[in-house]
Amino acid sequence: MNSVVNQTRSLDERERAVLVLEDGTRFEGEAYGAVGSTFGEAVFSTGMTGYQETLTDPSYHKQVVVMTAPHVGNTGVNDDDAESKRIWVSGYVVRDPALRPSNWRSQRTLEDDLREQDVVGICGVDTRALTRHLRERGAMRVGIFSGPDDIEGDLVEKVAEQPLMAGAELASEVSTERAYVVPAVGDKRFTVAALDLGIKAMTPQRMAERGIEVHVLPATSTIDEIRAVKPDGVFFSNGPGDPATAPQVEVLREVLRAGIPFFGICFGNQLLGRALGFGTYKLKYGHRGINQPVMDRRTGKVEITAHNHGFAVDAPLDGDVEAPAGAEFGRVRVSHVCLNDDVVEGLECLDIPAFSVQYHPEAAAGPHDAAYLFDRFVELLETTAGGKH
Ligand SMILES: NC(=O)CC[C@H](N)C(=O)O
Repeated sequence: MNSVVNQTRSLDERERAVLVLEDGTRFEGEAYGAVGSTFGEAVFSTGMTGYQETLTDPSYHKQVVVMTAPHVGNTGVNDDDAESKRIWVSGYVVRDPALRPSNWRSQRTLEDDLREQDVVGICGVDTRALTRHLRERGAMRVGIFSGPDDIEGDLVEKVAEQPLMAGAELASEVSTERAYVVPAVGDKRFTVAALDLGIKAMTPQRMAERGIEVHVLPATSTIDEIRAVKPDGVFFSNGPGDPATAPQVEVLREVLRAGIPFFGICFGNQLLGRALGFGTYKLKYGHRGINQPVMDRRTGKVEITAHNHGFAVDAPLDGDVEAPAGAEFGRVRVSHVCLNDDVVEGLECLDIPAFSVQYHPEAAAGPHDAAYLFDRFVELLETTAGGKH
């Protein structure tokens, strides 16, 4: 049987590994995935399922992901659920890896993929204790070391030499090099230019299912390159790094000035915030998982949503405000808010056709509560179709 052939090594056959945080805290464990050393920002995800989608989400570039779910790898991996062509996390921390994956869709073990793609991980770590530590002290740099040579020397110093996530420009490192088209499913109704800042495969798919032909463009695209596809609307995707250093904000201002309908997700929400003149800031430890409660303030409905963000938009929660960047952008409203901590989860422009959310309506993985946002984008395209842009 497939699942027996794919059996993963048991804990006592593994190399010793150690996880070291920049504050000097150490967790001992065993090597999981590739053996070697790796660095990144330590963040935790509270998703009980969806590890394949998490690992392949380009927003996790340069992050070491800690899973709070104690058992990881149970359903193996397959060729259908990846959200991009490779694993992007820079390291992976699990408590108890499944020894035998069991699922009718499983094609390989998770550890096969981690090793093949040279992703260093660690298992046998009390990931809940590590999560509590990160929650109290905040996200910080981390290293994972396994293998006799890697584990030598002053490991805390090696971790402290690594670049910080604050100030990092990373979208250009994960974006597509060439533009490509995701065709509309059924009759084509609209054309959308989607800037790939780290886009997940399911996102253009959700638009295509609604009759949108999606032109996915590199992160470095200019306003002229965007205009060249004659878009009915523009979309900015999720992506890694600090929104404060993203050069795409200027391009987005041009889009908004031209009155082209705009929808942004996650990094795209942060860039809309900055284009409108709001600040962004780093959260203490961020939101990552598929079980985060958000309220849509337009309807009062609460959705359970998928999140992956370490930064957030600094905009006032009460009342509509003039966009700080200038009168040309009109009034703005915070449309969605996270019920755990009142973090801004969505923005809606009242005078220009633009809105965005901080979370992931494409829901890969995650509950589908927020799928209506793609319908809202279609409605925006319908009401502005034939406009002068
Ligand atoms: N998923 C995303 O788009 C993340 C956006 C940004 N890099 C953050 O961490 O907040």
